[in-house]
Amino acid sequence: MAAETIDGKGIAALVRAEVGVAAQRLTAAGQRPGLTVVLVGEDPASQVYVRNKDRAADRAGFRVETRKLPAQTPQAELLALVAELNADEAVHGILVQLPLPGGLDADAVVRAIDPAKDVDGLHPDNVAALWMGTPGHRPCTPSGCVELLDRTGIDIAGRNAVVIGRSLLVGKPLAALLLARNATVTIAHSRTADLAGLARGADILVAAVGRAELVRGNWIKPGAAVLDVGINRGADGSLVGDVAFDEARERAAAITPVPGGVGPMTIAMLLRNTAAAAARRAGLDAEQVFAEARLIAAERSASAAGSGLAR
Ligand SMILES: Nc1nc2c(c(=O)[nH]1)N[C@@H](CN(C=O)c1ccc(C(=O)N[C@@H](CCC(=O)O)C(=O)O)cc1)CN2
Ligand SMILES: [Mg+2]
Repeated sequence: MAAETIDGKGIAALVRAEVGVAAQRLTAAGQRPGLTVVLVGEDPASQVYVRNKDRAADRAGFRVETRKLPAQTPQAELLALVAELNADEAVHGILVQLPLPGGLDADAVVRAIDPAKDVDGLHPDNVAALWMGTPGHRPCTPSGCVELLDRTGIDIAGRNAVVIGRSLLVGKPLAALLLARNATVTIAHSRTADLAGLARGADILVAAVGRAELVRGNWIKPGAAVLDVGINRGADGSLVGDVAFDEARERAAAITPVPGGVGPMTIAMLLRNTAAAAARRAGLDAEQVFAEARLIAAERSASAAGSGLAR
């Protein structure tokens, strides 16, 4: 039987609606969530992602601004902007869109962000907090992956998870998040011997390498959950993931499509991290704010459905 397709687009919309409810509460408490996105240069994909972040934050009721800088911006100028945003009380979240143009040191820029405002979860303090299991911002795409598993009812504890990819943005932090949820985790990469054999042992298989359709159907353990983080653009402009979807869905129990799977969760979780930073500044328990917001959002959507508004 073909796998369930995990509706990342729909789940991301739910998360954004919940964050919108949380934002109303935080605004009433005097901390309207504020996000500043920094875009350096004119990379076309980055421009699209940044525009989508701005729009999503705006729709969730945040105060949002995008600071655009030319590709030739000196490192010192970018660091000065980060210092200005660190000091700005209206800003709860700072996101520097990656990759940065050549000549800029992304590592140094990320280190300069106040860890409390590092809503990308990439500052070394947040990386340490992730591995130590202490509070801090978790990276958006990996936490989006875990959210998809949770909201699809897929168990994590005690299961074999194989993460193909070891980037700082996705592979490593996702492995840490799955480990924290008591999965048995293996991180695989381009030098892994017998990648296909390893993948066949995975109850949860994540592909995050950026190689179109690397993962074939016969790599999938029957009944596995497959998360495809790859976004590869074909010659005709169409998007393909790291997983051969049509083959994999014949064996998996659940699988994310590309587009419309993991990708949309990145922005939803960014909004959630920003709202969490605002909650902490308001002296509120962010998890409790989100739990209440989730109930209110569910009630609103049920009553909208009942009155025919959702149709
Ligand atoms: N500072 C950061 N830079 C980058 C990150 C990040 O999390 N923080 N992640 C990626 C890009 N990214 C957000 O920045 C991102 C990628 C993809 C999507 C998304 O919704 N994808 C859609 C397809 C969109 C398309 O048509 O291209 C999907 O998969 O359905 C959102 C955000 C690198 N940089
Ligand atoms: Mg605006």
